[in-house]
Amino acid sequence: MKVVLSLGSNLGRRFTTLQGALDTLFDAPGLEFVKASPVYETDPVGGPGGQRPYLNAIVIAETTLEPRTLLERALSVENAFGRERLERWGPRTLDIDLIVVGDVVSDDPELTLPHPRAHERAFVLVPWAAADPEGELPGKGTVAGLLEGLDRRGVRLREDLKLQRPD
Ligand SMILES: Nc1ncnc2c1ncn2[C@@H]1O[C@H](COP(=O)(O)OP(=O)(O)OP(=O)(O)O)[C@@H](O)[C@H]1O
Ligand SMILES: Nc1nc2c(c(=O)[nH]1)N=C(CO)CN2
Repeated sequence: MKVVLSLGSNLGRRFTTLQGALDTLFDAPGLEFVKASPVYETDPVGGPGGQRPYLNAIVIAETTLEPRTLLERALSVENAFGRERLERWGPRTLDIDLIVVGDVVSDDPELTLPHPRAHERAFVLVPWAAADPEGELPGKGTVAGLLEGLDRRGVRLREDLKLQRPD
């Protein structure tokens, strides 16, 4: 199954954290790296004011794992990179969201698929469109189509930062 993951960081050494998270995510069997998007600097959406901008990227992978197992891996990588859950949408060293897992549809609050806010988030759709121009959000449409209606001003390409294929 194809998997689309969103990585974000707005605390600490943001780019080092994203690259470390990428390496750690793919450090166990069952998840094969396909592609990482460019890195974008993005204005924080939601949460308390005065937060630093995020670095965001999208990662595309193939998996044989169950969605739950993937979520557990994502949460454990967040914890390994010092994620603390203090307030909703508050600043974080690392955020990993499962955007799409194959054609799985779930409204379980523990794991909602596709991610319930992905279709309205330019910080997800802009990098995703760059990595996969044919991308689709099941039930919502193509990434390119969803982007048409969105304000992308808060999402800026960081040409100086490039994620390396996980080692
Ligand atoms: N598609 C999903 N990807 C990641 N976590 C999910 C998903 N659907 C539900 N969750 C649940 O959301 C919980 C809270 O996640 P988190 O604190 O990272 O939310 P958030 O990233 O702050 O906000 P948002 O959900 O708007 O991205 C996780 O523990 C997880 O169980
Ligand atoms: N710019 C930006 N804003 C956010 C982000 C994020 O990754 N980037 N993640 C959030 C919760 O998942 C809430 N707000």
